[in-house]
Formats: sequence, structure tokens, C-alpha cells
Amino acid sequence: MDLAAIPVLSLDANKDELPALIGSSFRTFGFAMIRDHGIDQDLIDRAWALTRQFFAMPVETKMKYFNPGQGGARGYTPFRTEVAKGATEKDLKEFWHVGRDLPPGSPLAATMPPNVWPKEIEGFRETFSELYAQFDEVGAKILSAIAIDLGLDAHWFDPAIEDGNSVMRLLHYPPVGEGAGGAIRAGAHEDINLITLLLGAEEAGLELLGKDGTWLSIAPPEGAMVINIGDMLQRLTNHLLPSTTHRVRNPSGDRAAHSRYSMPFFLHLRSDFRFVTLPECISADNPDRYPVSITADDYLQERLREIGLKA
Ligand SMILES: O=C(O)CCC(=O)C(=O)O
Ligand SMILES: [Fe+2]
Repeated sequence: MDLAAIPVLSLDANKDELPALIGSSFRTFGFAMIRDHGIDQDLIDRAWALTRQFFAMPVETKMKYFNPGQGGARGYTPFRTEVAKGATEKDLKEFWHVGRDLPPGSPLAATMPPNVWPKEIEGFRETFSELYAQFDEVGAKILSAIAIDLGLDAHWFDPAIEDGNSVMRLLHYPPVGEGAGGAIRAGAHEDINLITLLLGAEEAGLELLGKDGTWLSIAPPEGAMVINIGDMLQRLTNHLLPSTTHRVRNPSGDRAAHSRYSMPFFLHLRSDFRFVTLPECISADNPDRYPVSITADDYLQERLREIGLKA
């Protein structure tokens, strides 16, 4: 595979060879690009319009939906709150989180707070509930392809992600003026979850750290989804699938006067899932790196503390 270019795969046209193709892309880059992902374009367009509308509201209005005790799990998180693990400058971004609406009485409710919705914006709840459901579906298809490529049953992940703690993030990076200091839109980090499905990366800035130590720009064609491996899948696969460091650098030239909006869907396991390294991913050359088991929620809480979202 060409190390300089992430292939753009089609969820339609490449259906049969998808496990091998996406597996190869993930092993090489920790990233893949997917077109024909099946999420309704009208729905996506509506979601962008509502995202712009939300962030355009006065900060006092947005702050009504900030709940600092909750690790940013739902609702609004203000500009310059999150900090990449090990970084000193907070990110130049604000965001909104949508989670899963659990069935009533679910034992998982203790680790998954209910959603909050901005009452100022009509159609927000309906639009993002539908988009969450569609992301969920695409995510399950991608995980199924990954399972097949790993030599697992195509449905291996189904019970592991049932009622999973996935979070959809609406991100706004305001224009970057003078005075950003050393801060950047999103400092170099790895995602915590299993896989991330990202819309909106057509606006430049997203970069991954290649195996050779240089930053590679990620430039998807219009409408394509960028997908990357997170730490949870890296752990489960004993590092066969790498959770690749990435960042969003500041814009230059005339783009500096523009906002950037993006929408990652962080696909998570069920909170009570217990990590046990996949035997298929353990070998004499690659012995089990995680002999001590931990639940997905314990792992998540530890990581949220590291990035300043939890006390
Ligand atoms: O905005 C982007 O393109 C990427 C965002 C990201 O990496 C994240 O929120 O974890
Ligand atoms: Fe990320």
C-alpha cells in the first residue's frame, strides 16, 4: 500500500473485499476513508445547519447546558476546556455531546446520563437522535468487517456494543486570530473508544502521525467518512490495530478567518464490557500486553481524568 495515500473505500462497491481492504488501511495508518457510507445526505445537511445555529448562540445561553461534574458526557463543553493528554495548552474548540437514549430501567443508566437538548433550537433532538442511530448502524458494519479481518465471527462485536456508551460530538473550532499562543485547534491525541467515525474533515486541518514520525494531512473527498482506531480497539487487538496519534492544526491564510465544524462519533463498548485480549491477536512475537482485565467504564473514567474532562 502507498504509504502516502489513504485509499478511499466504498461501503457498496468494495463490500466483499472490505474486511481485507479496511484491515490493511487500519494496519498501515490506523485510519480509513469510506464513501457510500449510507448516512442520509439530507439528514447530514440538516445536522450541519443546526450545529452552526447552536454554536452561534451567545455563550451565556450555551453555558446553561454545561455540566462540569459529568465529564462533558452530555450537552455543552465550552471553548478551551479539553486538553490533550500530556499537553499544556487547552484546545481551541467547543463542543456538544449526544449520547444513547437507554431503554427505561437499564442497569447501564448508572454510567450513561440522560441526554440534554437545547430548547432554543427546533428539531435538534429529532435530527441528532436520527443521526446517532445511523452512525450506530454504519459503525456496526465497520466493526463487522474488522471482526472478519481479525478471523472472528462477523457478529463478534454485536453483544459488546449493544447499548454501548457511544458519543456523538458536534465540534466548533472558531476562527483563529492573533493570541492563540501555543494553542492549536486539537492537540495531538489518541481517541479513547473502539473506533471513531468522522464527518466534516473536508475542511483542512486533520493530520495523523505516520509511522515514520511525520504528519500526514487527511483530505477526504466530499462526503466521505474518516474512520480511525481508538485505544480500546488497540488494547483488545494487542496493538495489531494501532490507535494513531492525530491533531487538528490551525488554519493558515484566508481559512484562518473561518470556523471549522466537524462531527466525530466515538463508538464505545458497553460500560460493563470486560477487556480480555483477543487470543487471535496474541503470538510468541506479540505476547499479551494486558494480562489484567478491566471494564470499559473503569478505563474510560481514568482516561477522562487525563484530558481534563473529569476531576
Ligand atoms: O475535528 C476533527 O477533524 C477531529 C476531531 C478529533 O480528533 C476528536 O475530537 O477526537
Ligand atoms: Fe480524535
